[in-house]
Amino acid sequence: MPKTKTERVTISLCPPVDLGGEPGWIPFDAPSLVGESLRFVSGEPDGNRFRARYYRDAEQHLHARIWFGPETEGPPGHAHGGAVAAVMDEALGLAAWAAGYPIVVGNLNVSFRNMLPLQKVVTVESRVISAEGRKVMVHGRIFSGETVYAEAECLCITIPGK
Ligand SMILES: CCCCCCCCCCCCCCCC(=O)SCCNC(=O)CCNC(=O)[C@H](O)C(C)(C)COP(=O)(O)OP(=O)(O)OC[C@H]1O[C@@H](n2cnc3c(N)ncnc32)[C@H](O)[C@@H]1OP(=O)(O)O
Repeated sequence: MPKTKTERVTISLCPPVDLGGEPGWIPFDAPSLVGESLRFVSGEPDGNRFRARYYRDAEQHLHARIWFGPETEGPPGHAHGGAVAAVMDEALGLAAWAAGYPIVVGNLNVSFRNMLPLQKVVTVESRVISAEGRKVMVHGRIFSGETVYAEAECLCITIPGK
């Protein structure tokens, strides 16, 4: 019977990054609102995929500081479009929850405006634009300084009984 060899894989973690917010932003505790299920984007705060921290401003709008790590790579040295969409899905869906709407995302339309370099901290800003019946529209963008990396329109649908 062949012997199995145990391979030891060493994963080196990228150094810590500064995900601090702007003056006046209050840290937002997403798990206390929606539970611990948001692991895809937010689940490994020290990992090499995404690092994310959420905040609310004085007007209660949700913001996020997001670091796209090497494991989000798509085009060489830049974030995969799906990684950008995943961040939009989570952040804009969460913005609706934070505004009091228990939703899932029904439709997400992402425009990729500029290639997003890996290992860069960027900001997501969001606005709940409208709420009619079960439909809640949230807009958002990912940017750093003057550069907009992506914009999104997110149609959220409230879940009955939540
Ligand atoms: C059990 C879960 C507990 C969760 C508790 C914790 C959650 C914690 C979340 C944390 C924050 C979120 C962050 C992650 C956000 C995601 O990633 S959610 C995951 C991705 N999304 C999904 O998997 C959703 C899958 N889709 C569905 O479940 C169902 O299609 C929906 C969206 C609930 C709608 O189904 P439905 O309840 O049967 O409602 P339906 O009658 O089809 O539609 C209602 C209305 O919305 C419109 N509509 C529905 N979908 C669309 C669409 N795609 N385009 C245009 N209009 C649409 C309909 O036309 C209809 O309009 P009216 O006729 O009323 O004018």
